[in-house]
Amino acid sequence: MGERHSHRQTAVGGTSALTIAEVRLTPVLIADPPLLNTQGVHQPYTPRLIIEVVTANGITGVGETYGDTCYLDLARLLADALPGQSVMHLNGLFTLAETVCGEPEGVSDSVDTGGLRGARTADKLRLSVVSGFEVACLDALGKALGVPVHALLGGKVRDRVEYSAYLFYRWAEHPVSGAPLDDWGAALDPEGIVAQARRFVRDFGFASFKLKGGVLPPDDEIAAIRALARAFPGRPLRLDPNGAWSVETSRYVAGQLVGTLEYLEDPTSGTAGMARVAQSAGMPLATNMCVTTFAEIPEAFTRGAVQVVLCDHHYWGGLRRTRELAAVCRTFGVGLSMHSNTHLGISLAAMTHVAATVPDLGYACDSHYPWQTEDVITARHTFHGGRLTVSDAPGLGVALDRTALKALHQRWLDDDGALRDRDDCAAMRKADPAWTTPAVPRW
Ligand SMILES: O=C([O-])C(=O)C[C@H](O)[C@@H](O)C(=O)[O-]
Ligand SMILES: [Mg+2]
Repeated sequence: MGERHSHRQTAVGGTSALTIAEVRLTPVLIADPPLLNTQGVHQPYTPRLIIEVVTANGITGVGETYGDTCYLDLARLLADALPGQSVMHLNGLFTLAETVCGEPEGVSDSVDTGGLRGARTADKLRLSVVSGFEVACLDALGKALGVPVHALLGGKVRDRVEYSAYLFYRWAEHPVSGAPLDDWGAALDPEGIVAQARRFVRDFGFASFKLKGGVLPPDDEIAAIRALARAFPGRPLRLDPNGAWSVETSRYVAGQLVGTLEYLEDPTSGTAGMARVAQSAGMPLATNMCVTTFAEIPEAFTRGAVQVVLCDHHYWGGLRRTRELAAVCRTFGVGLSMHSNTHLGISLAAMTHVAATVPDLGYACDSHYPWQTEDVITARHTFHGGRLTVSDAPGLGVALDRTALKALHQRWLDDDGALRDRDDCAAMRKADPAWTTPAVPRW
């Protein structure tokens, strides 16, 4: 199953036992509901990549990252180069990746169509790939030493990590036949969003809520936030239109919701616009779009453009780089939260381990996990009171479900290529053939 990148290995004693003998890459397509965002709608299936590193003494570490072709191409280059390296040499992963990955084609400063993660650059693509390998190496190392990944990061400072309910406007069904179904129903107005939030509370115990905005005109989204505030008095609320609004619109929405939101996430696109909104927003502005690399920090922090950065270990190059980001944020008095994108249980385990080690993670983390019905691990994570217990088992504390992995990989193999690259605009065109990538700002 998947693709094997291996190395003839004889020595299996001492630290050479931790030499990587084989890397396995398994791209998968996982079911995803029709969640709406400013670009369009999620495809019925979304790509992820499962990475396995196998050491000379037979320990397998697992990692997960984006599975689109542009990531997979780089992952193959790194997987080819990795056998013979040690799972301990985590710093070396970055230099190795810089050497072997080169400058991928097709990168630009245009906004990423699928991930809504700001400008797409070679650095970001490479680091998102390295992150999956770093997590796999940490998992293998933890298993070899008999310690959890959080211990390899210096130890947990909390036993449970709090997550936030990630609310989406959504359709009841995908606009294509044969797509996976769920029983959440549509949510296209304040009542629908409140009903969705109630189910998140009932099933998972979440105590705070983030609404994905940029879908409906701003006044409609303001009404949805107000409805949530009435339904859940005093609970933290966030709104994230992924940069869909002008500076003026962002100021208007902030004015309407001051005192109601704990933060407003990426109201407008770009650091300059965020800085202008921040001057009068009356609440913290958060981002996972204008600060997603270290190079973007100086301008954003010195201009006061953002007060909260949403870390995401996939973006930042792994768990240890996420901790470096936390240190920079601490230095500048900028808050830290956590971002997510459609992901499986391996990534959720990695998110939980790193979140457990960062003392100043002051906000409940985002996770798409409740929307995912499929997984590649044997025991799915379960939220209690909106929290996940931090695993103390060796490594990440998850085990691969090889039957599930094989089935989800087969789906990827069977796909004609239409779904292998997430494209929310293309998915929207199935319902609205005239749909094109919305101009920014949309409102
Ligand atoms: O906080 C965010 O910007 C996200 O979670 C980005 C995601 O791509 C989200 O918009 C989604 O899943 O549609
Ligand atoms: Mg966001």
